[in-house]
Amino acid sequence: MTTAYIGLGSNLSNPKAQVRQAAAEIAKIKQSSIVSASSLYLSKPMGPQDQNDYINAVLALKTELTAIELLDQLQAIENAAGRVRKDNRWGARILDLDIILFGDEIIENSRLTVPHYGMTEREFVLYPLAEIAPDLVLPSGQPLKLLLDNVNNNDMLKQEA
Ligand SMILES: CC1(C)Nc2nc(N)[nH]c(=O)c2N=C1O
Repeated sequence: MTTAYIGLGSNLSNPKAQVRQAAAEIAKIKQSSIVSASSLYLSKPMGPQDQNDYINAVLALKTELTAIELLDQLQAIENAAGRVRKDNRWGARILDLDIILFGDEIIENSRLTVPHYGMTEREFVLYPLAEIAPDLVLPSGQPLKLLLDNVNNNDMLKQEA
């Protein structure tokens, strides 16, 4: 059994509903169960500013699946939400589901990089992650608390439940 941390993000088509619906779909993934969920956060876009603010959250998922099997399940949920992979890399998206961490595994292949390459400087990943796993230590040995000290929360707004 592995604990995976999944980042959820949306800034199109009613982002709060998209993120909530995605969490409900993730709860149905076989051989897996959600053990905790962060609040939803309203965050300014990283990258091109000519797009809407995002709603972000992080879930902790205990799973028997491999990282690639989990990725397949997450991409199926993104596709069902209407995510078209042609979305430009830094543009607006209906739904983004990223594997931030997969236990202590370090994964680097054509489909998957874990820990997520951008997590250490993304407040919209670090703050929700710290809300549900404040004592987390990354596979590199870095305590999450230390990463947080170096990342401004960039006026992120925690949404009431
Ligand atoms: C375009 C890029 C990098 N910017 C983002 N910016 C924010 N605030 N949240 C995201 O989830 C997000 N996702 C992305 O993919």
